[in-house]
Amino acid sequence: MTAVTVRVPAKVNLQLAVGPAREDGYHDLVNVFHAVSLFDEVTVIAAQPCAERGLVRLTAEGETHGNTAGVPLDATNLAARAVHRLAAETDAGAPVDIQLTKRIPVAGGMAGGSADAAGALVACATLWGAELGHDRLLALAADLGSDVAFPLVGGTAVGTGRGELLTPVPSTGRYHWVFALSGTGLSTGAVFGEYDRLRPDAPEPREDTALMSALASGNARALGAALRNDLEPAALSLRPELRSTLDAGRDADALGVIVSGSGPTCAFLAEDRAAAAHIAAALRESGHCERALVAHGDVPGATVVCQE
Ligand SMILES: C[C@@](CO)(OP(=O)(O)O)[C@H](O)COP(=O)(O)OP(=O)(O)OC[C@H]1O[C@@H](n2ccc(N)nc2=O)[C@H](O)[C@@H]1O
Ligand SMILES: Nc1ncnc2c1ncn2[C@@H]1O[C@H](COP(=O)(O)OP(=O)(O)O)[C@@H](O)[C@H]1O
Repeated sequence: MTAVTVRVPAKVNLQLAVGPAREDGYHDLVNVFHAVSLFDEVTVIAAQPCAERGLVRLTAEGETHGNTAGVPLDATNLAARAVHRLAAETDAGAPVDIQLTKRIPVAGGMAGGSADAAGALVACATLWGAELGHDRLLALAADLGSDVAFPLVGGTAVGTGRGELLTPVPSTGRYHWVFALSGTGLSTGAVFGEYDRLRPDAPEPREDTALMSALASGNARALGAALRNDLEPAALSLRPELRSTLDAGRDADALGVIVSGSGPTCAFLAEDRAAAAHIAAALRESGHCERALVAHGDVPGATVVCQE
């Protein structure tokens, strides 16, 4: 085998309940992840070992919307970090070229970097024939970032701890979404910092039973009413113009309207595929977003789509 390509999904958070800051600077969460059909692709290609190059060389292209500004191409890229960690963990590492095809918005609150890390783990484990159990892979992912384990499993799942301890949620519905993208991202750390400023008395996070019953019944209207994101006021405080984006989706009769994770991407739940197309058109026409993309959820996690 000389090359492996893995397709890996973005996420939206259906509930993001955020507790007070912990001593390690992180926050305990109840984070209901939902994988949606905006995918990055991670290809790893076996490279000849030679003195001048290290373990990883990386390139990135943005296939659908020139989406690579802000993506580091050095060892700090999360996909490169994932490959280094996997090599250290398994002793199976050999030089690779990584090609990222970015479709998930960068620094958009949809976990694109985490998705690439998860994709790189699966692609390199496959290329190297590394016999890593599922639990070890999940632990390695969790160590790389709070959001990295989820795109390995996909679907819908509750993340506790700092978001990395996953329990799958059986989900019966197919949900139609619109994502309004911003031209510039928001830093996750800055949004949590603003949350601490706005909510110095944050309570311990709790799972929302209305959201869980909506997911169990597959009722999109109930799901729309139950969407909650504790980080939304912080994202709006740092980026007040997002209010107009959310209002434009509300005016187009979205069932639910929410900032995705730490933002600035805004997510709109639609009744069906036609309603999603209508909301996306209204958002584009409003001028209150850079782009509006239609997607559905949930979808599976990291999947090998090509091996040569
Ligand atoms: C907010 C969420 C919601 O799913 O995602 P995004 O909206 O960024 O995609 C996640 O919690 C982001 O996860 P991830 O992007 O992996 O964050 P990490 O690399 O682990 O941490 C980046 C920074 O975010 C803050 N952080 C993150 C997770 C957490 N539970 N508490 C935190 O306080 C910390 O300041 C940390 O230094
Ligand atoms: N593979 C990657 N793709 C995108 N961003 C990356 C990647 N690796 C590292 N980063 C860095 O991580 C930051 C957060 O990126 P991303 O995961 O796209 O957003 P978010 O944390 O909002 O979901 C970016 O601003 C960038 O500096």
